[in-house]
Amino acid sequence: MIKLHDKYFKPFISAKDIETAVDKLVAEIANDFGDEIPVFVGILNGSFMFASDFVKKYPKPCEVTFIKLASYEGVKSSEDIQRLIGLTQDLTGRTVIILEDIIDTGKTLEEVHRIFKNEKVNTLKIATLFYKPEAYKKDFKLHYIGMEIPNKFIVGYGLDYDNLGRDLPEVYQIKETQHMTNLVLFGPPGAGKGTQANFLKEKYNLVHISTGDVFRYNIKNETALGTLAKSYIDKGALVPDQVTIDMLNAEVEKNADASGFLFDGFPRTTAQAKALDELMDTKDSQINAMIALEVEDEVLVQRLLERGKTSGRADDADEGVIRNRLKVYYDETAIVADYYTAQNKFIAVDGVGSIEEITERLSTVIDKL
Ligand SMILES: Nc1ncnc2c1ncn2[C@@H]1O[C@H](COP(=O)(O)OP(=O)(O)OP(=O)(O)O)[C@@H](O)[C@H]1O
Ligand SMILES: Nc1ncnc2c1ncn2[C@@H]1O[C@H](COP(=O)(O)O)[C@@H](O)[C@H]1O
Repeated sequence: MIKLHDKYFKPFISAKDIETAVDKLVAEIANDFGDEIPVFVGILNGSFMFASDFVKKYPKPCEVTFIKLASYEGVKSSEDIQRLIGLTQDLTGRTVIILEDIIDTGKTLEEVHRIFKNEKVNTLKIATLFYKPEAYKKDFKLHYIGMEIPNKFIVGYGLDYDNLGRDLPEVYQIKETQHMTNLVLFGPPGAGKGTQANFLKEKYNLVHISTGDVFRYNIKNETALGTLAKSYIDKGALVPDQVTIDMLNAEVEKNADASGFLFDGFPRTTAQAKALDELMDTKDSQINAMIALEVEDEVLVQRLLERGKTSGRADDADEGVIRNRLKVYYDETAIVADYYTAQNKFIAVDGVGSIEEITERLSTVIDKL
């Protein structure tokens, strides 16, 4: 996901797929024009990257020139096409191939035809890298099409949103669903995840989902899920992945209008992390960061024993179970940090200090995301 000005865009067409489309156009055009020397006319600004890649790949001699037209204002195609730079050379008798980055409504193409109406060119052909059939409202023939795309606003590979995004080597599509901020609060049992989540959920308007709390709610209400989970929780072991993933998915679905989630106690395995990515994908969203609270073991044990005096949690009452929970964390859960590190999303925060100090440290991190 990328942000340009106020809008978010998601990956849509990879650099490799773009290259395949350019290769296809090059092959078709080179095949049709044999040894003729065509004049390729790129339509600036959008076509600069396409025209450059195209002529570098064109296997025979050719000429290249540009005209500059402007049509887009923000994300809407304007009625008014401005001719900023017209033709600067005589193309009488020449074979001219227009290189357009994208054809959507066809208004720019109409202006191109207006420009060439009085030029006595031998042949005028239109080649476009991207074409939006649902948006096209004109009858001009499109002779060469690299790729048909749905009627979505796109940026990258020469195309911009208010001047940003032209430099991107791949194409992104505008994200129409609400943008969410989704955070994973990570760390061993007793690191302070639940304590901090209570402040952060208010401050950042996030829905807090603690899988431990959901299990305890089910245990209290004697549901089938609760009975199953209790047998693992009482020993300090992890509840099986599929049970936990299904429960987490259901909790997320209950909050369809959330502007973001604060996950606490989930994911605890790489399988859960992958399932969470898949879930976020279905929401056109992603995990923005995993923020890990770091606290040494003996402090954790003391905190949990202290909590056990009032929490009523069986897994806090016994030091052996607490130590087993820590062992399970290091053996099975700590590795999840690698999953997020590989995505450049892992951030460690010192979890020792006053509760307010730690909220401040976390806020500093979140504010920078
Ligand atoms: N910064 C802190 N300093 C001292 N004690 C703290 C701090 N933060 C939380 N605690 C206490 O430590 C205990 C564990 O905190 P908390 O319940 O937030 O941890 P957790 O990471 O959610 O644990 P678990 O994963 O076991 O649910 C609580 O009793 C809490 O009051
Ligand atoms: N994500 C989880 N995967 C497996 N088991 C889990 C998960 N989250 C919680 N559990 C079980 O519940 C207890 C308590 O969780 P806390 O986050 O410490 O409240 C945990 O020991 C697991 O048995």
